[in-house]
Amino acid sequence: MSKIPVIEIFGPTIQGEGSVIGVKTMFVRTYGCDYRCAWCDSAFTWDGSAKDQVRMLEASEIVSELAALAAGNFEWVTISGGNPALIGQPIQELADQLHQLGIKVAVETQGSKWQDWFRSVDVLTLSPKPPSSRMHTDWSVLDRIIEQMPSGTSNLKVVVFDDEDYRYAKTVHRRYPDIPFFLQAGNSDVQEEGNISDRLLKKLNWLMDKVIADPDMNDARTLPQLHALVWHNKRGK
Ligand SMILES: C[S@@+](CC[C@H](N)C(=O)[O-])C[C@H]1O[C@@H](n2cnc3c(N)ncnc32)[C@H](O)[C@@H]1O
Ligand SMILES: Nc1nc2[nH]cc(C(=O)O)c2c(=O)[nH]1
Ligand code: SF4
Ligand SMILES: [Mg+2]
Repeated sequence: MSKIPVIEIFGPTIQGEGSVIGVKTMFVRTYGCDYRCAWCDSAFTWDGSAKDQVRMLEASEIVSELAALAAGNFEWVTISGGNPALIGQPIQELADQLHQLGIKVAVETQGSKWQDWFRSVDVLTLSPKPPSSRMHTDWSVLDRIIEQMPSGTSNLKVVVFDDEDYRYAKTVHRRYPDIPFFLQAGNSDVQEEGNISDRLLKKLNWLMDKVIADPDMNDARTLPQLHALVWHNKRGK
């Protein structure tokens, strides 16, 4: 049976982002990413700095670990990374086992790769990357993912740091007008220690002012990273 490279399993915490914001969830974070975003808040999933913490786990071992952490105290598991879309069949097994237990599955990915198991998750968050990340969007891949997903299961979330990112966000929303669209204020210093709420709220305020003035964003939702407002740059929250 093939295994999943896992860098951390934590929770329960509160989903801090996007369409499931505010919901209690466990997190399973996979190791490895095909991107290298300039401002990645989870660079330990790909930069080698935490390589010694990676464990190769079978789906059933992950389910046991989630139960050991919090059996009975969660209904959602969020699979994030890194890019969980780098992994195939073992994540299908994980989603199937969680569903058998009545647990819902949300996934975070940047939309750079398709996996057949996407079709079995409850919420697929696609987060294509704006210019400030220095990554490039393969629109044909993103088109195909959005076409292939069952209706009502995917949403788009674009992180915005500056005006150029905001223009990119508009391009994404215009291309997929029927997919729920979320704007997320960027955290420009993911190393800073201590209380970063004021800095994050300033960026959110800037972003909200743009949305309020912009008729193209009448159906968009503008959000902070709620967990970063509450827990700052703490890992495992
Ligand atoms: C760490 S990524 C992991 C999943 C996947 N690789 C992705 O990017 O969607 C999870 C989410 O955090 C967002 N994110 C990463 N760094 C951020 C930052 N500095 N400020 C705001 N959001 C950030 C990403 O855009 C993505 O939506
Ligand atoms: N609380 C909390 N919510 C999150 N939503 C997406 C996250 C991620 O890193 O993928 C994340 C995270 O790391 N923590
Ligand atoms: S795609 Fe996600 S995990 Fe990968 S570098 Fe970008 S933000 Fe980080
Ligand atoms: Mg995070």
